[in-house]
Amino acid sequence: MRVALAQIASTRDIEDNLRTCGQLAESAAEQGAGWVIFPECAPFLGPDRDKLPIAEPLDGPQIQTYQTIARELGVYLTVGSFAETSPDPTRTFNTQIHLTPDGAIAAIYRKIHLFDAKVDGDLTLMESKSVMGGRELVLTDVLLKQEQARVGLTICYDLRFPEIYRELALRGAEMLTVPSAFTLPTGRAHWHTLLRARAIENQCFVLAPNQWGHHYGSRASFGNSVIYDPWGDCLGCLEEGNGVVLADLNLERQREIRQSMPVLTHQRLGLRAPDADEV
Ligand SMILES: O=C(O)CNC(=O)[C@H](CS)NC(=O)CCC(=O)C(=O)O
Repeated sequence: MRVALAQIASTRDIEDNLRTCGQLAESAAEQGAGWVIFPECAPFLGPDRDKLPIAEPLDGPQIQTYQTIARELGVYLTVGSFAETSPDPTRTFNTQIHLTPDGAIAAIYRKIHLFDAKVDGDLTLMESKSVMGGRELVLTDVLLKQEQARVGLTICYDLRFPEIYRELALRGAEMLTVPSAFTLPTGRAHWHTLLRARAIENQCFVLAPNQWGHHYGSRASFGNSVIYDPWGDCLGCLEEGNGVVLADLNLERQREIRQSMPVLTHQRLGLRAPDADEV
């Protein structure tokens, strides 16, 4: 199946971001992609204090726009994340939405791990102040040209927590989405290594569209939207600029890899310290 990652540099201008998303989705569909995945915060990327006022429920105008794009182009469309209103009036959810080609919402994943970290000298991000963490792992399906794949959904900083990827793989995931707004300094240091490890250890396709360029203040993202296959090979990467990364995902090759080296069945959990007389 042919998939596309869309790389953008989102700002506080929702209308402009949505227009760019529409153009990139159109370009991906013209090139034969049946599934287009956008980065974290595709419709809006701004400072914490600006998030709450633009937060919307699932049936708000932002998601409606993506539903229209999916329907018009007849593609699966994954909105990496948007600011969803939460039960806490002081915080939003950071929510990924998976849409089917008829525009229906097939899956909703709320980011679990929140990025509270000092990035470098002048940039500290405290995501938990403005975002309420999710508590559920979410899987969904893509069916393209009679090929079906099970997909596990994650977001950005989740990438640093391998246990949820293993859990998704054990629950049947063959592909993992990691839409991100990975920062420039941490991206340079860790992005490709972590993604490639998640792909190899779980024998999954890893689909990771990232924000790139400058957003506001000193906030910049690493770009390098990339697709790794279950062997760890890079199927396509866009270092910078708005654009799409296309790849044909070979599910048959994945089955061969999993058959010849069945790591997911070799896992040994619950090991105990040996008894004294066994040593
Ligand atoms: O805050 C927003 O508006 C949108 N959310 C994000 O951009 C999130 C939380 S600040 N970014 C990350 O998780 C980057 C993780 C990262 O860069 C790393 O793990 O190194």
